[in-house]
Amino acid sequence: MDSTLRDGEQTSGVSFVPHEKLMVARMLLRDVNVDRIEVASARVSDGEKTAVAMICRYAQMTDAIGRVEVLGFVDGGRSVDWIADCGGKVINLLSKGSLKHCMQQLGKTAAEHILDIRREVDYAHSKGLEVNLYLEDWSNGMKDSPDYVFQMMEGLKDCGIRRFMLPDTLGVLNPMQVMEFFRTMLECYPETHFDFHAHNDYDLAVANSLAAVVSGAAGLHVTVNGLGERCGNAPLSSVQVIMRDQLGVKTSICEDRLNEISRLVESYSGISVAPNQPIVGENVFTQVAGVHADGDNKDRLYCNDLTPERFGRKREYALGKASGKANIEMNLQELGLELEPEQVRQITKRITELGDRKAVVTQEDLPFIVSDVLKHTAPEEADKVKLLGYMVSLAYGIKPLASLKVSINGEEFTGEATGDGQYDAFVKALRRIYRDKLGRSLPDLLNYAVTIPPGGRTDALVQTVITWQDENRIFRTRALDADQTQAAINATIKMLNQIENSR
Ligand SMILES: CC(=O)SCCNC(=O)CCNC(=O)[C@H](O)C(C)(C)COP(=O)(O)OP(=O)(O)OC[C@H]1O[C@@H](n2cnc3c(N)ncnc32)[C@H](O)[C@@H]1OP(=O)(O)O
Repeated sequence: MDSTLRDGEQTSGVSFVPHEKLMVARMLLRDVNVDRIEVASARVSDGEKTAVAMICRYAQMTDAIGRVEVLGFVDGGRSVDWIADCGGKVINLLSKGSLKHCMQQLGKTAAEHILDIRREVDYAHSKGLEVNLYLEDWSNGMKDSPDYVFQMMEGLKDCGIRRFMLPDTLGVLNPMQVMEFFRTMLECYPETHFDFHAHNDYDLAVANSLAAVVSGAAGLHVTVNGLGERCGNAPLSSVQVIMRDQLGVKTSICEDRLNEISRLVESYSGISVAPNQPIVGENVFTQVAGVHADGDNKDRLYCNDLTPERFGRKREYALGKASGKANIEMNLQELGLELEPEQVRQITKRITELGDRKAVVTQEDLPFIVSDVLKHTAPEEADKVKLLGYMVSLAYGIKPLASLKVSINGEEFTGEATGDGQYDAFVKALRRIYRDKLGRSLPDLLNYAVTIPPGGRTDALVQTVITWQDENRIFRTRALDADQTQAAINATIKMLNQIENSR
């Protein structure tokens, strides 16, 4: 049972508007195909009533109304009426599963509470509603007041409740306790359908869900992206893959829609999914280490049963300082490029250099890097102009200064200049070397354009294209780097080599 629209909405800061609730409900029922959804708490607001009515209308039309559930209170029939008004057919009645909650929150004895619940159940049945019962705070009930829990079960087992829903409301259990408590419940009530409702306060919601199923739970409560009160509930996607891969339990879920529903809920809730969240996180199908890429290339040696294709996703091989040749080859193959080993080596070297300087290199950047490395760069030994070292300064209130050392046709020169910006200072120092040491002038700077490669990210690479012109020729060179000035300097050195090569 997916409770994204009820418990998930109890995430701090999350509030779905009615049409969002309808969209999520529709995708959960029709595409992801969860068995049941809990869509709201009764009596909350008029907007919530509109949303529940919209969902019930949709579910009625698609024959799914029995799969739509609404949490209701033991409140003398008010929740039942509210749900029935919306067209709902199932109430998940919230009752107290620990003596503490019963006595201190409701101010009732167990016997009084049981009587109230039985009246509520009868009334719900009279209105044509099916009833499931939450024993709220059941986990603490089993720890502190097990007699109370069994008094409740005894008092309620014969009144037509379809499912008893056992919540670890405060997320305090561990898997061993879940197993012990479930086995105890099932020993006493072997024919009863028990759901387990986990909370993630100790980061054990998924492990506890697994333990519950192993111990005989017939249903689990989950939410998309693990949304829910405080630390949330067990994430639908994680629970699904554990059921299938680890326990061999068959579910109705369409796994290839899990990513889609995760994105939808991420967008509507405004709560981002962690990049390392299993199944649906951005990074979870990305191999970073070069050795892993090599192993996958040879025989999928670093792949497990969680193949991205199951979830409508793709495996990627990250680019950065940990990329090896194999990693880059896989990315080049993806682009349909077949290059010489030496070319792959040069590209690998460039990506490693960029990664070393913390640049985030994306696959979308790759075509630009390939072009950057292969188009302009002659083999290094053939470079007639080499930048041997440089320093550019930037300080408030003082003009930027550039100091550089270059080798031109095998001879070394140094120069310094100030300028209106770092690049301007660099170019002025170069011009000074060419004029004073070689008696030559450099072409005029016609254009200087800095862009982000299409598809790239602002925090990653920038592309600088510089255009120079002498009397009758135009030189245009491009370079890519994480740093804009460095990119411009690289493009300038490429341009100087073009000039030398054309002399
Ligand atoms: C399993 C869970 O996560 S429980 C979450 C249930 N869902 C929600 O709380 C949804 C959001 N809640 C709301 O909008 C409101 O709290 C409402 C509409 C449900 C009730 O609002 P109010 O009438 O203003 O009451 P309030 O919010 O102060 O809730 C406390 C009352 O509920 C009572 N209550 C607590 N649990 C239950 C229960 N299971 N059945 C009936 N009443 C209950 C308390 O005893 C208290 O009553 P009192 O004021 O007579 O002492």
